[in-house]
Amino acid sequence: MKNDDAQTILRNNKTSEHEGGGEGGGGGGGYFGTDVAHTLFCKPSSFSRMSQVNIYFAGSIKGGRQDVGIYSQIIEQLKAYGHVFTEFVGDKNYSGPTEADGKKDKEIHDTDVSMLKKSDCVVAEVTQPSLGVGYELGRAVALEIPILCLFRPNEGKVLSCMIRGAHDGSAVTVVDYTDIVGMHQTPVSDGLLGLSSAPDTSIWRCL
Ligand SMILES: O=c1[nH]c(=O)n([C@H]2C[C@H](O)[C@@H](COP(=O)(O)O)O2)cc1CO
Repeated sequence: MKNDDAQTILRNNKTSEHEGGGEGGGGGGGYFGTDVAHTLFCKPSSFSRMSQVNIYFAGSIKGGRQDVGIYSQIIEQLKAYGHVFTEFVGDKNYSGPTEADGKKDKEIHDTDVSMLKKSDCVVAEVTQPSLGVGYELGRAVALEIPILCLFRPNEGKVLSCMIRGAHDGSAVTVVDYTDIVGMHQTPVSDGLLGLSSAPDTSIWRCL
């Protein structure tokens, strides 16, 4: 798996479905489909034609930084479509507040919650379990912010029932994927982020 490719898409993803078929289903296998785009970017009419989309990316920090390279690549993709509040989550040199930066836990919490409240969607890489990410997802659900969770089953981990079980293909979408490959703005990433390849349309158009 090449995780160092700067221009990436998620490959071989499959929308999560519980054994026996989850309610609402997840838009079938293959690549990210219009269901995901709809989930993320086609909230009722208030969502149409916004000038800037704010994206909250969530990924493990204190829970373990082994996937930071993947976070960074996902963030790079997301930046093509809007403002990512939490770019530092993909910074390999960041592992939490230090005495030197003087940031207190409360300040971090309050700032993050404030950014979350201003977010139009949340994208979380959930392969590496993290209490903070779980907390952010719970807050986002309460705030009715659409959520996309990305999980890599081939890492030998099992996703929490509270995340996979939250998948409804609407407010919360859980997608299993295998790896990230080097391409940019393909139908896959377009599907993920609702970006139409047609030049005269914007990402806010429902697919
Ligand atoms: O320093 C931090 N800054 C910060 O914004 N967070 C937020 C963003 C991440 O999506 C999430 C990670 O949580 P955790 O550290 O429990 O793995 O919490 C978490 C920490 C460290 O707990």
